[in-house]
Amino acid sequence: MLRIVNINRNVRSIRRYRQIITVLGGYGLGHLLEYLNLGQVVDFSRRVFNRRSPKAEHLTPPERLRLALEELGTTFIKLGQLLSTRADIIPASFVQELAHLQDNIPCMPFEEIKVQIEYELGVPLEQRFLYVEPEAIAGASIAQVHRARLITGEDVVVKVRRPGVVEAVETDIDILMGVALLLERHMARSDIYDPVGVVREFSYTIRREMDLTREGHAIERIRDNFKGDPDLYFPGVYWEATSKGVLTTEYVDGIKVSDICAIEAAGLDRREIAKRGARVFLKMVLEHGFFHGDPHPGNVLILKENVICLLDFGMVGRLDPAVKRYLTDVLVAVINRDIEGLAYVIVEAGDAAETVNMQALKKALAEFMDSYFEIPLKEIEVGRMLLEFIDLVSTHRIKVHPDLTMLVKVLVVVEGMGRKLDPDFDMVGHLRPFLEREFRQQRSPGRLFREVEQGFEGYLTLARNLPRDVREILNKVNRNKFRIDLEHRGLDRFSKELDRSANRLCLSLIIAALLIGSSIAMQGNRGPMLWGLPAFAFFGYSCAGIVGVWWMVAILRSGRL
Ligand SMILES: Nc1ncnc2c1ncn2[C@@H]1O[C@H](COP(=O)(O)OP(=O)(O)OP(=O)(O)O)[C@@H](O)[C@H]1O
Repeated sequence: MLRIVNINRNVRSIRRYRQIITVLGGYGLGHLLEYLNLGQVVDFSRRVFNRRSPKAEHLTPPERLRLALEELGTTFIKLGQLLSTRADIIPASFVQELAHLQDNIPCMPFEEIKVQIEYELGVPLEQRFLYVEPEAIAGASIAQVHRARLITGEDVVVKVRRPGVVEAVETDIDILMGVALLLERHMARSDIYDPVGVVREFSYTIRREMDLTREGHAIERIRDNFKGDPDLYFPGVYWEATSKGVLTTEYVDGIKVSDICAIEAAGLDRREIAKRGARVFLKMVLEHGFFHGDPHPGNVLILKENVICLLDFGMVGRLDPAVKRYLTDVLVAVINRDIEGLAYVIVEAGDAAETVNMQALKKALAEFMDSYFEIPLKEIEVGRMLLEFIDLVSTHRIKVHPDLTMLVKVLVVVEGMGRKLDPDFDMVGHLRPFLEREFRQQRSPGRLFREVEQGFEGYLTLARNLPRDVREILNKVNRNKFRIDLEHRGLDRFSKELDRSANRLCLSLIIAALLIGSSIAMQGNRGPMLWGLPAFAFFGYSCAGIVGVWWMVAILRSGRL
């Protein structure tokens, strides 16, 4: 049974590989291949890759990539969306283009959706719903959304995972991991780009996004974080009509934040909404460290009295305290135009691939700061500035935490909405109280005391365990069981050379053994004779001669004397 499943999966993978190569080829993405330094690896498909189709003729490489990803469907659209948050690993022109990726996958017919809902909930549709509207109100790559009414009378929306999407995504993840491993082997600077890490992060995110119960839990977690806050509203989750493939939430009737005319017509206050939006978002990030990862205008509704309702928690971001601290320190240093402080923060917290050239880094930071010096603080677009900053840091081979890159993309979207609502929107002004509080907290005697206490606890644990650890090591040494695993970085490159030397040594020893053995046999003058010589000695000398001559010829030919 397992074998049949594997065979099916392999057949699916092969078909999908062909499809991917054809689609990328159709968009003439041979340039991408060159860029990734993969030319020699996929030589067999090079011709296909470089065949430029008329539809790609007038497009730029980023446009071609976006269209190819859209054509390849769910996984690649989601991968593109993830890459559009990774200004640290792909060029800015690609980041901008991929931000426009759209999942215009046609909605599934209602018959299939009905079967899927019944399969997921394990009961006929009528046992949970009075009706589900056959026409979807929205459709994206993973799921589509229908309005419905529960048998208890509540108006709801039902988000249904597309049938077959999990299997298709799993096949694509296998393929992507294969490509990432190839890239890791053949791409220059793979330590910075970390393709395997990117695919791992991506598969983790998309698998979570496909599990709709997680989305239900995320709504409830963020609602709990904002308990008692009158500025926000969250749709309720109906767990009895929810499973991994179906999410049922309360229907919320509001105005999309992008619909400025409707907001004004309803007598709502645009500036107040922008102010509340900034506060809510910064609170999620800088206080809770758990934030909505996809707040595009379609997912933000405005209700009566300027209350904001957030929808779609499929993608959430997390910011652990260390990254939060890094972000605060960077922002404080930038706002205070403190180049020394900024360089220190980067090197201290950044994951530098090799020794950082401080001189060059400081020069680049000074130029970066200069470009913002003229701009009044209230006009600075913090998200774009951070994008530039990430680009700068990555150029100096310092890794940036992926959480931070996602946050920056969200920040750009939130700022964009803020400016659309309020032309005088001042993100730095909104940030200031949060940064001051965070900065104070980080340096508060309580926090410092806790850190000292934690450090002290670490030393205590070390001191407590030291005698036992030392005893264990000594025991192993006494029993000759002490082993040290050394990793010889780069030695594998020389392993062929080592093998060859070892073979030569063995061959020399064999020839020497044959010569010595034959000489001894010669002295003995015993056993069968051949042309007046002991046959064993004759045989030994002949073998040594043939092997020796063959070996000499081989060495001379290889030119490695
Ligand atoms: N509880 C709700 N009340 C009212 N409308 C809703 C609700 N949930 C979703 N919608 C509408 O359906 C749209 C799609 O829902 P959602 O964003 O959750 O799905 P999605 O598949 O993740 O789509 P996308 O990836 O485009 O955001 C929303 O943008 C919104 O217009």
